[in-house]
Amino acid sequence: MMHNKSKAIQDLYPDELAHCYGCGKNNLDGYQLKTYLVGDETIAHFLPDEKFTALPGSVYGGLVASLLDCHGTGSAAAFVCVQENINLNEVETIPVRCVTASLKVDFKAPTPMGVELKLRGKLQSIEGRKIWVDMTLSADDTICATGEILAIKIKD
Ligand SMILES: CCCCCCCC/C=C\CCCCCCCC(=O)SCCNC(=O)CCNC(=O)[C@H](O)C(C)(C)COP(=O)(O)OP(=O)(O)OC[C@H]1O[C@@H](n2cnc3c(N)ncnc32)[C@H](O)[C@@H]1OP(=O)(O)O
Repeated sequence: MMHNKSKAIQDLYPDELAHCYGCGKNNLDGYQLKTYLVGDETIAHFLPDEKFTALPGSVYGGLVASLLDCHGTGSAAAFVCVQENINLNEVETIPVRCVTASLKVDFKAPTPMGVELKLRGKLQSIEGRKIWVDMTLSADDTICATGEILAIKIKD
């Protein structure tokens, strides 16, 4: 799903850093999650393949966690750019790199198979190199999981 003309955060990672299984655009076997900055929040959509089944009809929790992981690091990088007045529509590659230090996932309801999942991210706070992002993962209008990530901005 496209959002305006803006590129996904992960499509702004330089080629040598675009191999992440969850979100690298150069990993053809991976999920290739795409996170978009929309206003003051981040959005991503993902339709899991049947092979990611937990119980019949529901999505495996490890996939839910990895979607939150990659949406979280992409969101963290985007929120740092906003704070540093970097316009993501005007750069070829994103000049901020974030990795996950900590990820908390709360599973609130079974995540249904066969429904496009929606991830949302909101900045909680930035303190030096530490960025906390709050997330939800929902199916239709049901929040199936919430997540909190602490991402660390990698030193230059
Ligand atoms: C896999 C590494 C890749 C490196 C490549 C970088 C380029 C990335 C570019 C594009 C991204 C594309 C890919 C997206 C990635 C998708 C998401 C993932 O799956 S990421 C993989 C899973 N994560 C890891 O493998 C991190 C392993 N951990 C580390 O490498 C280090 O621990 C790191 C970088 C997270 C922090 O190390 P420090 O040496 O830079 O910094 P310190 O001083 O230890 O921590 C900074 C602050 O954060 C706190 N902190 C660190 N870990 C914490 C934790 N678990 N809980 C609470 N606080 C923590 C510390 O207490 C410190 O706080 P105070 O500044 O003193 O206030």
